[in-house]
Amino acid sequence: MRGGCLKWAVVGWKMLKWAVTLTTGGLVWSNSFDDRVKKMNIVWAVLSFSALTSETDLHPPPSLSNAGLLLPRDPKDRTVQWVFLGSPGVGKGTYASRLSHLLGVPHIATGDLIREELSTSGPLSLQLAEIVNQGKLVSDEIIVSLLSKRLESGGAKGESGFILDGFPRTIRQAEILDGVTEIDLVINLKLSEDVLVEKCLGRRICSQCGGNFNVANISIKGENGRPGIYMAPLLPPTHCASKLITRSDDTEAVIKERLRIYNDTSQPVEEFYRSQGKLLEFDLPGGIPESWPKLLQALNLEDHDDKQPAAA
Ligand SMILES: Nc1ncnc2c1ncn2[C@@H]1O[C@H](COP(=O)(O)OP(=O)(O)O)[C@@H](O)[C@H]1O
Repeated sequence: MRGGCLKWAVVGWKMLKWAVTLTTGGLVWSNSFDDRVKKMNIVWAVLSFSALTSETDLHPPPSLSNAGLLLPRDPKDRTVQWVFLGSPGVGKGTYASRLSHLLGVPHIATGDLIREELSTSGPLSLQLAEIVNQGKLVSDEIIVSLLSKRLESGGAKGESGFILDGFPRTIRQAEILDGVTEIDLVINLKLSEDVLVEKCLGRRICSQCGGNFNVANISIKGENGRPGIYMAPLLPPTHCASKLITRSDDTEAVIKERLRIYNDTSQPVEEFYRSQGKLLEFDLPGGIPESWPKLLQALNLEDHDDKQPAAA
């Protein structure tokens, strides 16, 4: 009985907030305010409305009205706004990080935002651990809220532009992003599934410096006209070697579930950007020494000073 009252009190509170949001959105609209702000208010209202139906979510709806998602649309007002798509283990983090150093824009990985949240002891962290350790996707509301906070704090530090890695992962996320800013380019990295599983199983992180390494030694012969692929391991320096840990979601069963979910959800996202003429498909020819120069060539970029560490 008490639980029921609490539930209805929460729903009532959310409805009130939703009504206020719609009213605010309407006021902003009638004042012919900036186009981005109008769309942001609509997105916030829609997300707030969907949060009304969620029994488990007792947190406020994601705050898309904050400064974080006030992103400039016009390319002349900002630096690059790129997105990396690709299956778990394909190397999005490595190449996104290298490009972010080269172009001087932040590399924002939603997986890292989740892991930061997991390292805290808040109630959200317990909820997230259960989802992530089953290889499932966290809700659009949670991920948008974490991304929004990250963009807001970056904006406060004067950051401009971004390379997103791991977002958007669903068509709804792609539409939310499209509603608040313009994406210039979407790079879709590809590798065959057998290589992806081996790469995920070989991933290691230094628990001290956070460096990413890979102990897998991949050598797959070409068959039926398909080229073979060779990827040397990315071994850690000696001071990291004794501190390596494996991500809790990099077990074979969880990797396979993540790949299955990725295959189920990625096509509409790819199609969304393909239809906008923004999708660059890139088949990785091998490890970093083979792939990095080819990726730069495909992007019409040059790296005269390639002093980046092998692992991102
Ligand atoms: N955009 C997103 N939407 C939903 N869940 C996400 C998103 N980004 C990351 N996650 C969650 O964080 C986990 C780790 O993400 P990530 O580090 O990008 O791993 P990977 O690409 O190797 O699966 C995912 O399995 C998922 O549970």
